[in-house]
Amino acid sequence: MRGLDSASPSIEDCYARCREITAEYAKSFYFATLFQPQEEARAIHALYAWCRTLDEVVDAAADEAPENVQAQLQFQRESLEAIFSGVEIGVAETATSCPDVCLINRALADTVTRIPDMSISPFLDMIKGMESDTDRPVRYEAFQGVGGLEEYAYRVAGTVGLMTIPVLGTEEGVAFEEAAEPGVALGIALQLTNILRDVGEDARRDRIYLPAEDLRLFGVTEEKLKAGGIDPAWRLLMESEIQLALAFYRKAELGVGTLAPAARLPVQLALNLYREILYGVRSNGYDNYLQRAFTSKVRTETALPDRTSQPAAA
Ligand SMILES: CC(C)=CCC/C(C)=C/CC/C(C)=C/CC/C(C)=C/COP(=O)(O)OP(=O)(O)O
Repeated sequence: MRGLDSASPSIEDCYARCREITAEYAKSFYFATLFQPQEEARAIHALYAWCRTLDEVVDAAADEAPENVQAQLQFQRESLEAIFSGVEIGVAETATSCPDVCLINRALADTVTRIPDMSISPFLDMIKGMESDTDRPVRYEAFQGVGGLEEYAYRVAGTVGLMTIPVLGTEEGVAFEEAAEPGVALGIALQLTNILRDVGEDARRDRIYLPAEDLRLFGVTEEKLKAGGIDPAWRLLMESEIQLALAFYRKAELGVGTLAPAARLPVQLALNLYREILYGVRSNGYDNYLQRAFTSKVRTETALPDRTSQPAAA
């Protein structure tokens, strides 16, 4: 790389850091990339590490001055503009003490030059989504429309579909645009699943993602939601939200064939695994307050019930 002395991290070092971050925070995801060609795997690691950086900014937001959070997100925006306009980035900061964010941005810049069809818009949209997660308290009036939950789910997860499709590749003769809609649908489905799985934990942190109009429709008050009362109204609300998420899974599933053949199996497996969480919520009698460990850890990670951490009621 032009302008870098021998003590500076090489592009391999940058990708290696992204790989370490992926391996540390997303074990099953990392495992899937072990079966990909090296260039594809590296690109996925760079994308994951970039998204993770934003996640960390937002997670730290509760303890930080809002101006700091804004400044970090603005820095990421400006870095993206540089990356996508082909400006070589990170040279000035590339000392041996280069912070992770600089390594990650350099890996992303390299990925962007190698993979056709990568566009800046999903990255910028994700920043907008993360920004809304720093607003307190988290509330959505409706699912659809401007400021709705669907828009948020697109921004924080649907965008990942748009970022990864160019890396995974499409079936011969299939344009990126054809895969984009089902790809976004999968991201939204996964995000809605997370929201349903974590509903109790989030409510206790005053993050209510379920649209207020749905709560009203089923007669579930915020107080009841926070207290975790499982009654017929709650079960009906949950079933209705599960149906909505399943509709996104169906849309995604219909589009799996638009992907390059090698990408179909891992994507279908991820889809099945996450959809199982919803079936798990159903078979728990919609008790997604106490049974989070059951629905997430057991079904998606270890496949073995950790009976020691099960609540007595389970
Ligand atoms: C179907 C077609 C045509 C393409 C697929 C395109 C892809 C890969 C879409 C999926 C995008 C994706 C992986 C979105 C991330 C969504 C999400 C909510 C991930 C969960 O993140 P964490 O919150 O870290 O999860 P856990 O809490 O479960 O560990």
